[in-house]
Order: sequence, then structure tokens, then C-alpha cells
Amino acid sequence: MSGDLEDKVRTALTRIADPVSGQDILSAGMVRALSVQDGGRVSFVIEVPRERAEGAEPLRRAAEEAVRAIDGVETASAVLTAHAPAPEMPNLKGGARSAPAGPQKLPGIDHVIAVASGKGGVGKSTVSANLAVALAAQGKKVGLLDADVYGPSQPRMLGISGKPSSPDGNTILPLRNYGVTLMSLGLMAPEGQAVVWRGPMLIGALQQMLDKVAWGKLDVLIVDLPPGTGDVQMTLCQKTHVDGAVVVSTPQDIALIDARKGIDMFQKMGTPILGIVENMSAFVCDECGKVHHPFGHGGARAEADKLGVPFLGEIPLDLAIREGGDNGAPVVASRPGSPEAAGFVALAAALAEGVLA
Ligand SMILES: Nc1ncnc2c1ncn2[C@@H]1O[C@H](COP(=O)(O)OP(=O)(O)OP(=O)(O)O)[C@@H](O)[C@H]1O
Repeated sequence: MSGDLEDKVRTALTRIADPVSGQDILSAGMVRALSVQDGGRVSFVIEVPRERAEGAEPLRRAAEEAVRAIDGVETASAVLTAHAPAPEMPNLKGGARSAPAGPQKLPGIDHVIAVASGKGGVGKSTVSANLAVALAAQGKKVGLLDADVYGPSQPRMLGISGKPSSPDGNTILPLRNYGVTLMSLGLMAPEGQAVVWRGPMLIGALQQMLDKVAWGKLDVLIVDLPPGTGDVQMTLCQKTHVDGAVVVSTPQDIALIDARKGIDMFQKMGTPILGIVENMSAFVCDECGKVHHPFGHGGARAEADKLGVPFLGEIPLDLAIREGGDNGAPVVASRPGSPEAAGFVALAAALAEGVLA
């Protein structure tokens, strides 16, 4: 049913002509991250060269209105994003870059792993930070891209402050701690100030972090995504070759329902699901040593079995994990070998032996 609607949306977009080239915007490759969700919610991005960004609003509006007029479409949202002309793009490897057709490998980066969650607050950033540090401790060259544009928390979690520099005014030099190279929108904004990144700005910011950051040679770039299934997730998967997604969930039904939606989105985008991690799985009482399951237990494993995707293990609910995140000392670094670090180390080892091998 959403397939039929998607066809209708595509047809409508072929009727919108780009006034500059005369080609329709779909064939011209200007439509990106098209998403047609159940209930008729449609969103997409229109990409124009940077010099046309200011004058492209009428085109955006025409495309949005054409889609909104389709029977079965409840809401339509088109956002504009501007890209720099190809010759201005930094080329960290030195070769010429032709117009990208589908998801592209990032120069010098062997693998990209996305860490996602359906719902906010389930520990996606905590898992990303500890996974990155654990992989670095296992000898991998690791980058961490904090794409959680609604609440970038990686600088705090990895104990990194200060601004990344850009000596040539074009390429951004990332910062490093615990053997992890980090770039985050949180490093671009003054600490404590909320930054609201929307639409084209948001997609542009993600693109900048992928294209303009001097990541250097990496075995793996971990991308800490915002929660849910929005433009950032879709743009990442459409533009960049992502080896797979790790989905983080708590055992609660409500988190698992959202995790399922996230998995569905990645599958539709053709991004492999590396597996589900159950965070805040069990709590061991300091006083009596008894194991409690405040959010239930085993839900993520059952969900993974049901969906036929790997189960990647359980992370306990533990004060040291929370404090490590708040204090910029991930538990994997501050308490290596501890039971609370074990789940992250096992996750890193499983990925190192699997997708990163
Ligand atoms: N296993 C855990 N044990 C104890 N505290 C945890 C654990 N996992 C995460 N937390 C804490 O829960 C809070 C939310 O975690 P985190 O920021 O990693 O979630 P998130 O899914 O990335 O959230 P958002 O997407 O909203 O940014 C943080 O204070 C973090 O320290």
C-alpha cells in the first residue's frame, strides 16, 4: 500500500520541472531521502547547488504542494538542502570526485557503523561512546561522528571540550580522546546552548561532518544517530555506504515497538541490521547482590529472534555507566575488566570479528 503511494509520489515529482535545467526534479537526481510512511506521511529533501539555495524556495513549495495534493497523502514535508559544487568539496585522498550516484564509501574510512534507537534516552549515545573506546582499546582506528543533532552528548561523554580548528578555513580538524577521533555538532556550539538544527541546515551539517572533517585513515567510523527515523538517518544511508546498524533498546515494549520501526526503516533503505543490544537490562543491588529488572528483561532478545536479526547482548543498568558518561570517562576506559564494562567489550569484539573483520 505504501509502495503504491510511493509510486504516486514519484510520478507527481516527475511533473515538477527544475527551472534551470528544464529536467524534472526526480530524473535530475535532486530528490533525496524520500520517505513514504504508513498513514500517508511523506518527507523528502530537494538538493540544489549552493548558489541556487536562495532562489529555490518556490521549487520546494511546488514539489511539496504537488505531493500534498495526492489522494492518500496526509502530510508532506520537503526540505531544501544546498550542496557545494563538486570541485570545492575537500578530497582527503587526492583523487578526482565524480558526481555520486548512490551511497558512497568515505575516503580513507574502511567501515561505517550506525548506532540507532527508535526512542530517545535508551542509551544509544552511551553505547556509541563505550563501543568506540572499546574498539580503540582493541587496536582499531576509530572515529565517532555525533550526529545526534537534537542533543549532541559525545563531547561530554568522551571528556572533550574546546573547538575543532580549521586552519585552511575548509577542512575541519577533529578532536581526540581515549584513542577515538570525535566530531560532534556539540563541538561547534557553545556548551550549554541549545542548538536547533532543522531541515536543510541539519542535512548540510551532517554532510559537512562527513565530507569536511579530516577523519584520516579509519578502520571504522561509528555514527551516533538521533533517535527515530528522520532525515538524518535517511540521508546518511542514501549518501554514505553504511556497513550496518546497531539498534539499541531497553527491554520495555514501548521502546521495542519504536526499535522495530527503526529496523524497518534501515531494511527499506537496504542497510543491514547488525543486531539489537538490550541496554538497562538488569540492575544488581549493591546491598544484597540481588538482580532486578526494572524495565523487564529479555524483550530485545525475543524481538531480535522474531525479526530474524542477531542479538548483540545485554548491558546492565549501572551507576558507574551513568557516572562515566556524565564525567567524560566511559566505563570501558575507567573500569576496564569490570562486569559493567563487559557487555560493551563483548559487543566491540563481536563487531570486530564480524562486520569489521
Ligand atoms: N546502562 C546504563 N546504566 C546506567 N545509566 C545509563 C545506562 N545507559 C544510559 N544511561 C544513562 O541514561 C541517560 C540517557 O542515555 P544516553 O544519552 O546514552 O541515551 P540516548 O539514547 O543517546 O538518548 P538521546 O537519544 O535522547 O540523546 C544518560 O544519563 C546515561 O548516562
